[in-house]
Amino acid sequence: MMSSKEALSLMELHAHLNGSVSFSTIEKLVARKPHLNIEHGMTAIRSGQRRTLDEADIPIICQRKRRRGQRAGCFVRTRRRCFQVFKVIHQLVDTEEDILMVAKDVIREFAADGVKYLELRSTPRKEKTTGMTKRRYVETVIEAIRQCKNEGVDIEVRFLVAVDRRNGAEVAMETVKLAEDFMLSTGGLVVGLDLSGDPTVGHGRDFLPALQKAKNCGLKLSLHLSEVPSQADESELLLNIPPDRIGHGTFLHPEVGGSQSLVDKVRKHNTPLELCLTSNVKGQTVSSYSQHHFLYWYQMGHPSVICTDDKGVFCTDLSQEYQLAASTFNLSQEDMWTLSHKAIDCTFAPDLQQQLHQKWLELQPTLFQL
Ligand SMILES: CNc1ncnc2c1ncn2[C@@H]1O[C@H](COP(=O)(O)O)[C@@H](O)[C@H]1O
Ligand SMILES: [Zn+2]
Repeated sequence: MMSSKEALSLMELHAHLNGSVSFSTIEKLVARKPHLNIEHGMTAIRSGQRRTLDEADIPIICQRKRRRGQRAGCFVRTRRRCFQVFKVIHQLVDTEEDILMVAKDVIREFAADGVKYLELRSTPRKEKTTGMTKRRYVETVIEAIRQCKNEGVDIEVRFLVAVDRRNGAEVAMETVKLAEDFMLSTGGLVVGLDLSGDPTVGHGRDFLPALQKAKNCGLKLSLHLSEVPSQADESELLLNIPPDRIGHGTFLHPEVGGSQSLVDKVRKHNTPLELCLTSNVKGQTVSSYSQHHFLYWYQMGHPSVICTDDKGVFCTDLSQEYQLAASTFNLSQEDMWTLSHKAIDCTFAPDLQQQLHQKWLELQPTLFQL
């Protein structure tokens, strides 16, 4: 019998592979590497844990500021805590076998949640100790996608190669070359490039040549933009490329310290936004679900796609994010269907769009019966 979730039809366009690792996969990885002494509390941020996380590790001066209601002083440190979590997960995922298991588990979990089309993104990593190369890293993810397809998992998966801003311009350029090679050799499974990583590190101008090159060779661009308040200049610059989609865009609009000029650029190109509610609330760039910028863009009728970002780290899944959006912003079942349906036009796989539209129409009567 079909479970209610299998009857859903969802589109996931913003999911970082290592941020999407579930509790059960973490347990398997921990069993493979007991010497690391990693517990699950170190790889995920559970509900209500947001404060514990940031209070556990911040200096007294920062806590005082917090009590006086000055959030900004704590901001950078809290974000960095998020990025510490990825370092722990990377320690657990450092061989080709790990990557294969993680990618297959993540794909199956998205499918079980009702996701019919998934764009995964991940930063190729070289691990000296295990002999994993960046090329093998990407090949292994592609292998996982192919194996899931052969096993009949009901989901289409495409891959974006990610550039971590922490690694600088030179590595970014190498990553673009790698992505281009794979775009040409995988028959369309690698569709684009992502710019991500700790937004407080580096400046987007350094990545312009690499991003331009990616765009020129036919890779689609999804860029994390204005994820923190201090990035308006960077966003002005990167929006001129222009990107094909924007990750987060939390601080683009004037009400939160962005500008009308940024909003105008996004609207001029009709650039879709990938919006991740729980990620932003737990990462403390947004103070509560009701304050999320989803409403700003949704009310404007701008293409906005609900995504998970890191379902493992933030203990969520895509159907839950839709439910949260529905309960917070009073969306009907039909509104949710329309949201997920419109996401089809925002994918980087135009060859699949017709087939997905067809699927949505067929499944419409059974959708969102949670
Ligand atoms: C919370 N918001 C976020 N903002 C920016 N970058 C993020 C992110 N969440 C994840 N990443 C990026 O994805 C990597 C983990 O997956 P992969 O090892 O690439 O599969 C992180 O190291 C970071 O570079
Ligand atoms: Zn992200």
